[in-house]
Amino acid sequence: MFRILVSDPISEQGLAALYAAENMQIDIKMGLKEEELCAVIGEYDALLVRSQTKVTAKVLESAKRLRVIGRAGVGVDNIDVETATRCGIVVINAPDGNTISTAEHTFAMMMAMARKIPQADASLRRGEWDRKSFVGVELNNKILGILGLGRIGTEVAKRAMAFGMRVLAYDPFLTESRAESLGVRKATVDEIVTQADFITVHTPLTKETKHLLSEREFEMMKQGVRILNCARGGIIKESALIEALKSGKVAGAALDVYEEEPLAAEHPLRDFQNVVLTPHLGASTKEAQINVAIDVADEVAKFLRNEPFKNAVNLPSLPAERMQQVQPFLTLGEKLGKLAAQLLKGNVSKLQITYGGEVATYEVGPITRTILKGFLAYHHGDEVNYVNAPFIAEQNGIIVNETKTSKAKVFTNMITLEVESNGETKTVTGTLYNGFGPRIVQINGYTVDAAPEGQMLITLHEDIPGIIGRIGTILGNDGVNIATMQVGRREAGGTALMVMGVDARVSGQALNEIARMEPIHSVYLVEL
Ligand SMILES: NC(=O)C1=CN([C@@H]2O[C@H](COP(=O)(O)OP(=O)(O)OC[C@H]3O[C@@H](n4cnc5c(N)ncnc54)[C@H](O)[C@@H]3O)[C@@H](O)[C@H]2O)C=CC1
Ligand SMILES: O=C(O)C(=O)COP(=O)(O)O
Repeated sequence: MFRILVSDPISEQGLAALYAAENMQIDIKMGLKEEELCAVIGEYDALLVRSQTKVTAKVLESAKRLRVIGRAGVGVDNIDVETATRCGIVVINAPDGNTISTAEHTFAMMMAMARKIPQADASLRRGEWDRKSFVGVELNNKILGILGLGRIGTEVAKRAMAFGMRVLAYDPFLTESRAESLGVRKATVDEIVTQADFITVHTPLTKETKHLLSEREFEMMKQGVRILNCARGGIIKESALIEALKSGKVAGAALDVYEEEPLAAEHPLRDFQNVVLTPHLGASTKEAQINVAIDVADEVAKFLRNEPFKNAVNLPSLPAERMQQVQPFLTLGEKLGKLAAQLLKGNVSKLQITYGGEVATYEVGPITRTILKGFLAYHHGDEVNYVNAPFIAEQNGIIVNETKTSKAKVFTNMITLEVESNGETKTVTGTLYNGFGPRIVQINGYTVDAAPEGQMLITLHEDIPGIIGRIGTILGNDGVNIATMQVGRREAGGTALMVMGVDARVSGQALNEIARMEPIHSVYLVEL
């Protein structure tokens, strides 16, 4: 039974699939303070939030059972994603469901600000009939500057063009050809702040975007510019905006988000007549709330059931068809990692992963993660998973290198893991045979062909008659049945590597007996 805690208002209609599932138990506990959340979070496998719940490091450290956090929306700045990653907790968001609602809200805010609709409405409600005070401006022919041309920024741009606005956009990922196909002009931040009549921000809040519009930018803006923020408080420096409103540089602002939420009752922004404020309502439509809840519930359920899911914030996300390509290699990767970990004692400094043949044409990030997971879990136990494996490797000073080559010897695909430790290198190579699944095809340069499963006894020994028979006898006396056997050598009479699949655990005594045999150079008991 998976236990799921919902700690923010999330559409019940969207959660229906979770309620209907047999093995999911959903508890709704809203408005929990940090201490209260810490006290209960230990009981849950999944946590579903919007933007109110602050998922802090303290909460995550109390979340011993938690495997996934689902964010019914886009922004994850209320979640300590770095700590979640370190704890091996997947963070999944629902990035598509509220795009239109937020773009429409931005547009509604722009029009409300341009035509002073909230102010005129308030005046009428006071019993007045004042037509002089609410003269507005047209959007037609005005320049709209958009900072952040992602999902929402793009939808805002389309609507603005329909209203006759000229759009300048800045986004580090905006190419000339995309700008051209959207009908916007690619510009720098400085060009936008100096030329635009309206400026709207649609970026996430990051170290780079914090105070993207600050004193310097307000200084450069046109007299009478109008400013919008329906993305995140803090992208625009509030104190600088307030000064620019006071000086008259900024003729109007429309804000949905704030540096501190909820906005303080006495906050100076509440005093400006030319500022339109909403309490973080961008995603608050029936449609968006159903969409994001359905999306996040579906993704979290898939994650808990070990089915492929796509919107993880702290994992590489691949489109379904590309994930399908790499999926069969994930088991092979994990087995290669596990095998290499058991062949090598001591501090590992470097893992070199080479992808050869067809697999080299795929997006191999997920395979690399499973290799790391397999390798590191041998030493670090259950704390290592697919999410935190790269982090744990880095924390342990292990350099991880990926290379790709079109060559794969006689195979269609080949993955080689080379592990360096104290000047010693061990190499394991695997492939995926159509219909036969993962196979180990080389260990330290010796060719073998073994299914990486269960207990395996691996010996490096002199290639002389009688060795295999003697090992067989020791195992027989130990009551261990040999299931499969493979011997690889470079040349006759040199050294040979033997891989035996065994049906039961070989005792320490039998292992010592084999290790003590004169022609045996090394012996490993490996569990895959
Ligand atoms: N007010 C509300 O209720 C809502 C607010 N949001 C917020 O809106 C923002 C945008 O959301 P989406 O469009 O869905 O995200 P998105 O990820 O599709 O777009 C964000 C864009 O910002 C760009 N960007 C990143 N750093 C930048 C920089 N330094 N300068 C310029 N552009 C930069 C990215 O390249 C990306 O194209 C997010 O902060 C999100 O949390 C989203 C939904 C509802
Ligand atoms: O999706 C986002 O980023 C939002 O800001 C929406 O926040 P909310 O879910 O309405 O608290």
